[in-house]
Amino acid sequence: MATSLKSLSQYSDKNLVDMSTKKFGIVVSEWNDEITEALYKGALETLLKHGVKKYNIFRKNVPGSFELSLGAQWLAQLDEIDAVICLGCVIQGETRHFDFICDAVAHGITNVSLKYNKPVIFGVLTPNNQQQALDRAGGKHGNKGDEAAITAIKMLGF
Ligand SMILES: Nc1c(NC[C@H](O)[C@H](O)[C@H](O)CO)[nH]c(=O)[nH]c1=O
Ligand SMILES: CC(=O)[C@@H](O)COP(=O)(O)O
Repeated sequence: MATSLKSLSQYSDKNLVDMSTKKFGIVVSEWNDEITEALYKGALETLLKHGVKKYNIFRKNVPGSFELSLGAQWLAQLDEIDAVICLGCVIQGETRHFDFICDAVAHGITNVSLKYNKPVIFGVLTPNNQQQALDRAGGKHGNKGDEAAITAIKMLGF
C-alpha cells in the first residue's frame, strides 16, 4: 500500500512486550539532516512512549545513508544491544547515484540484521524530492521514524 494511503505513524500497539530493559542503537545519517533529525525525534518519542528507558538508547551519527550499514554493524555486534534503528533520507538527484545508495543501504542493513540475528530496521526515506521527504518525516503522511521504532519494538516481542 502506498504511503499516501496509510500514515507511517498509525500502528497497532496491542500485545507489545515489556521494553524497560531493552537497549536500542539508533544510527542517523547527517545528509538531509532537517529530515533525519525529524525522523530521529519520531523514533525517540515512540521508543520512550512504549517504555524504553532513555539511558538504554544509544545514538551514533554517520555521514550519509551509505554508511548506515557499517554504523549499524558497529552497534549490532555489541552483545548488550537488542535492536538497531537506521535513519536516513536519500533524495533523487540528476544521476543514478540515488539508485546505488538505496540499493547498497537496503542490502547492507539486511545483511547486518541476518549476520547478528537482531532487528536492524530500515528507517530510510527514498523520496523523489524534498517535499515527499517532509511529508514522511512528521508531515501529512506521518513519520518514518515512528514506523521504524515500533517495528523494532514489535520484532523484539516476536
Ligand atoms: N545524496 C545523498 C547521500 N549521499 C552520500 C552517501 O550516502 C555517502 O555518504 C557518500 O557516497 C560517501 O560514501 N546520502 C544520503 O544519505 N542522502 C542523499 O540524498
Ligand atoms: C542521492 C544522491 O547522491 C544525490 O543527491 C546525488 O545527486 P546527483 O545524482 O544529482 O549527483
